[in-house]
Amino acid sequence: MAPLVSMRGLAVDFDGVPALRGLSLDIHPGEALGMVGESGCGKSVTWLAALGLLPAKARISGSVKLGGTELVGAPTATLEGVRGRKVAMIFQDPASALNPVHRVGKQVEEALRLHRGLRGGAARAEARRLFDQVGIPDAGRRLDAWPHELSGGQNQRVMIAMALAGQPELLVADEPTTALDVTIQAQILELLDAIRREQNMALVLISHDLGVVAETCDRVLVMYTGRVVEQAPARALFDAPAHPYACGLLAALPPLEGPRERLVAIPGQVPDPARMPPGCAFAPRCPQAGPDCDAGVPPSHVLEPGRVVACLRPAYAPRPREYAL
Ligand SMILES: Nc1ncnc2c1ncn2[C@@H]1O[C@H](COP(=O)(O)OP(=O)(O)OP(=O)(O)O)[C@@H](O)[C@H]1O
Repeated sequence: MAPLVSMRGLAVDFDGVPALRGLSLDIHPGEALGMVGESGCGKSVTWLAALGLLPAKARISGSVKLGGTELVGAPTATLEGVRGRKVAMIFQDPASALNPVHRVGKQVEEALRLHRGLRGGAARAEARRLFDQVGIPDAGRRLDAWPHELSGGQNQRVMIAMALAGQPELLVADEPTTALDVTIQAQILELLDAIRREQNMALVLISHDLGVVAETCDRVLVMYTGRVVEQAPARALFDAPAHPYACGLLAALPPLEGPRERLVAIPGQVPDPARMPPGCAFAPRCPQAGPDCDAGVPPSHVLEPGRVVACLRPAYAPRPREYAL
């Protein structure tokens, strides 16, 4: 199956300071991909760069192909045809993404006009169908609500309805549940997962929380200082992370069951992107680092099928293959 998105060596810097250092990935139709990592590791910049939404001072190189169309350096008209129609994004804080002076239904109708040319009664009927689809109760009445009259979870559902208005092939959800309380978080993740399955829409879920992506995604990229340090199937990563940074993220999660244990924070700070260590960027915080880790950026290697790790001393080694005698 041809990938929907194919990125090769995508790199971004701002005033000479690198934010993303050569990201390569494929996303297939209907796939759920998670991107995790601490604040500033380049998760959002990846998609803002792909969609041409970064300020002019950003220097972008590499390639992002969407269904064969190159997006890096593409004319504005090409990018406008992609944004909202082929690729939609939702963000962390629905309250600031919605316009406070327009009723929520009107905002969805506007997205329908822009992306699908629907107007009047047809736009209203489709907005109502979308509200039903995203689980907003009493959809007909709620179309006339103002953003401040709805809860955070309901406003995030409105944002998802707006994102679905253009019938995208890929939805990028950037920390979609971070501003919501825990029970609502789970409902929004279930909703995104259900829509992905119903519509065979690909989903990229950006989060700093490995637990959130492990629940929802097939595959996970763990990012650190603008690079992918581990890429693995979600379950495998959760059961046995290989990169010491992924191990640290997992150890920082509260256990779901059993006695409450002390959470283990990753020591130290993410390095300043303008003053990166000479070798592995994680080495100064890594319990397994040795002198060789400072010699150069560790190359990515395949640990086992589907699992790629950029580390000289991964914590997890694949089981030896069993050979039939
Ligand atoms: N407009 C900008 N101007 C200058 N630097 C920027 C800009 N946008 C992002 N950056 C820098 O790019 C780097 C990556 O940022 P990005 O927002 O992608 O991180 P992130 O992993 O999504 O983190 P967060 O969860 O905080 O959004 C950071 O060092 C950030 O400071």
